[in-house]
Amino acid sequence: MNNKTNRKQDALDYHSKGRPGKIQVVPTKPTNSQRDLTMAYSPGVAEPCLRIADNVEDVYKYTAKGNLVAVISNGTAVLGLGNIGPEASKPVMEGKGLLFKIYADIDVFDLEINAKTPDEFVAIVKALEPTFGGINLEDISAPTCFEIERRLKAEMKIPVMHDDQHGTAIISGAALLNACEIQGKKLDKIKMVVNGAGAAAVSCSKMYLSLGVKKENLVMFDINGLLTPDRTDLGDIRMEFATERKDIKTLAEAMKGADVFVGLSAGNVVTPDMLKGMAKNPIVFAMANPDPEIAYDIAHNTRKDIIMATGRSDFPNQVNNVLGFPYIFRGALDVRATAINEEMKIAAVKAIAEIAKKPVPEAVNLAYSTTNLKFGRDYIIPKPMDQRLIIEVSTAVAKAAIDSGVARKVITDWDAYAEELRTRIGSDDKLLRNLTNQAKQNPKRIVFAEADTYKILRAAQIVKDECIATPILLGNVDRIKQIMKDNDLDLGDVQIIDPREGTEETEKYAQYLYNKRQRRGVTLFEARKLMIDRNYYGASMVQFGEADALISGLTKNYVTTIKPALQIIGTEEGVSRVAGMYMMITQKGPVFFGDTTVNVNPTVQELVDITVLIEHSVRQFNVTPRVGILSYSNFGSNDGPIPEKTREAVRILHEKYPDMVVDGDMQANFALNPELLSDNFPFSTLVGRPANTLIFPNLESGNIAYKLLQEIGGAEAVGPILLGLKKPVHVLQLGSSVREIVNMITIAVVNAQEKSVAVEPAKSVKR
Ligand SMILES: NC(=O)C1=CN([C@@H]2O[C@H](COP(=O)(O)OP(=O)(O)OC[C@H]3O[C@@H](n4cnc5c(N)ncnc54)[C@H](OP(=O)(O)O)[C@@H]3O)[C@@H](O)[C@H]2O)C=CC1
Ligand SMILES: CC(=O)C(=O)O
Ligand SMILES: [Mg+2]
Repeated sequence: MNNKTNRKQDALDYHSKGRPGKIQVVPTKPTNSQRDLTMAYSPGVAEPCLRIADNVEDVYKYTAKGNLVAVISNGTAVLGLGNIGPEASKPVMEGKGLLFKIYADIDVFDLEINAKTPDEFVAIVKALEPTFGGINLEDISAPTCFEIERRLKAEMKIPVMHDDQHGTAIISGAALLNACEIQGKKLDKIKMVVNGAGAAAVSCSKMYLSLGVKKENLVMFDINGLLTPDRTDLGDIRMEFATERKDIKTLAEAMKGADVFVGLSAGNVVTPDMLKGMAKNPIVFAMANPDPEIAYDIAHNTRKDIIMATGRSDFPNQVNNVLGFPYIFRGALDVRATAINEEMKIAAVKAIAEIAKKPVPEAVNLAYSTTNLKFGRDYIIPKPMDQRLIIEVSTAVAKAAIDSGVARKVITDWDAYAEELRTRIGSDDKLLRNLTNQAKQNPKRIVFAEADTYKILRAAQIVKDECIATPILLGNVDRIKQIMKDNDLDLGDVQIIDPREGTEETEKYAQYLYNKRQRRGVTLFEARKLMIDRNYYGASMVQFGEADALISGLTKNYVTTIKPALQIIGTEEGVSRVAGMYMMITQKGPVFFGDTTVNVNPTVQELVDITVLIEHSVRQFNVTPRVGILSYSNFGSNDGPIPEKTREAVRILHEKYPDMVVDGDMQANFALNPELLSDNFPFSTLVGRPANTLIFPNLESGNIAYKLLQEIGGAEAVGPILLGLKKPVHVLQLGSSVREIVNMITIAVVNAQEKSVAVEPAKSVKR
């Protein structure tokens, strides 16, 4: 099998393997008991029915209507595959449903209907109004689609949008604005050729005119050729785009000297020769799906000065309505808009265009396995996986709906709305965001021991750009500068120090180390030698206040990295050991895990010390700790070294720290499930709310638990946060990602800020 055949088979397998298709219906309420079912269905369900019967608006309160969109097609213009019928359109409609869900948390029923005439179609869709919060029409051929949409918009009170028309117009409008900016073209001067005169082409062209393109500069073709006033087969809507020009007949002639080509027709209808005839710095949007009017690579090989976009996800510049419809409907549903009007569409165009000009979040680079997405010829519009889209576009659409008077619900707290949008797509890393904001209020100097690696430099660039920290780089100066140059990084006048070269401070640091370790076998000669090691040098900088925190460990093992910090900085007053903690960002909020990095098999007293250290540190993140000390038993239900150790640690903690909310020995599910805990152990000090801090009885259980949660549970692990040192030093996990490093730097900055402001630990009582 060649590659193409392979891909076709893969696509068929993707759809047929396991449960056929791509979607399913998932209950959102508990259905575990008889009681649940009496509420979900008869008799309980009668109550919301009666409320809605009394007040029809209550349908939004008691049912899924407000978040439910119908994706409806009759299969007459499915992608560029033509009139293949409603059944054959179902994979596309299920796909649209999937995209609505993953990008904007909108639930979709896809409806493929046998309705060819506008009358049939309109009658069916109108009758569905009670069920849905919005109607997304899809892949209905022109000109029928125009009449269907016009009538439904006029006759329904929920938003109706034909995605191929307006979704495509919005995203390609945004792309056109940016492409013209990059190519130095003015919208009111560009000469444009549009191939296709169907649903998408007509609507996109109307959008371009409203953005400034001149009608006399736009020519349009359908399958029969150029649209001209003498044609009798066009109808009113297409006739609007008939040209008076007499000098052209064919597509090739029209392309000569054109600045922009827009294809919304069929695959492979444009030739390299046609591109060669276009003006300097041409813009080509070949948007037919699945095959563009001209293949991406061919276009690129033909013209080096081109901006080339297609509707496909496997090339740069995917101009596809997926960037629009999820967020447009999200905004419209959230203000219960009665329509999607011009104001809302223009707001979406501008929001999408603006996102592309801002620095690209690392998560997006990572999602697309690239390091340097930057506004330019290969990045004219945001990528579909960019989570800024939901925030920026839905907010812009919702605001425009309110301002233009079509909203039935008004949003006033836009910060809270942005928060709600983030939660919807599962990026509710609120704690992390708060920490970032806290870090920005008083950025600290962070010294990086491994600055000669791309990931550290990229993270340093991010924290510098976002004003989270001032980086100090340790390593070979030439090498660091070369990596920055190769990767287009610009850290301005960043301080770069090579400890191997020796500095004015080296002798001071060596003397200090010698004084501290001379009775532990370190000679002055050795101390001087150790100072060429970047971990020793970095820890000394922190000790002497020449940096506020040290970050290391990306390329070395934990012990090698932590040793210099322990020798030079040492542990906090009254703290006998260090411990490591992870902040796990889960769907249910942050949970702190410890000790996950340092103490292999702590004794009872060590477990007590670790708990006190972690409890104290959780407070520093403005979280009130509720600590579960974990075991495989619950409150004495099992014997064995681990239950006994954890039980004894809890006894000591209860006695010595009566204010600390801590309990155990307990299994993880009891610590995290308040109902389970109160039903079975109502005496526990943790009853009421779940634990947010979990102490593990040994290193293996802690390490295994956090990695499982990360890999299977989809939690983000922030850490390991090293606790117990006098000054902040943080040791990265071997091979951490840029995002993980940035998170760690943020924690280090907050940590450095906190070191100057003592946080009250849980009070101990004297025995
Ligand atoms: N990237 C994106 O986001 C989107 C891409 N599209 C793509 O755009 C294309 C059109 O979709 P849509 O408007 O919904 O469909 P329609 O059926 O409404 O329109 C298709 C149009 O293309 C014309 N056409 C077909 N073949 C040719 C050809 N060889 N030369 C010139 N014109 C031709 C048809 O002409 P005639 O009227 O004479 O039949 C018709 O005007 C599809 O490939 C679709 O996948 C659509 C929406 C979004
Ligand atoms: C993307 C889309 O909607 C289409 O090609 O029809
Ligand atoms: Mg479509």
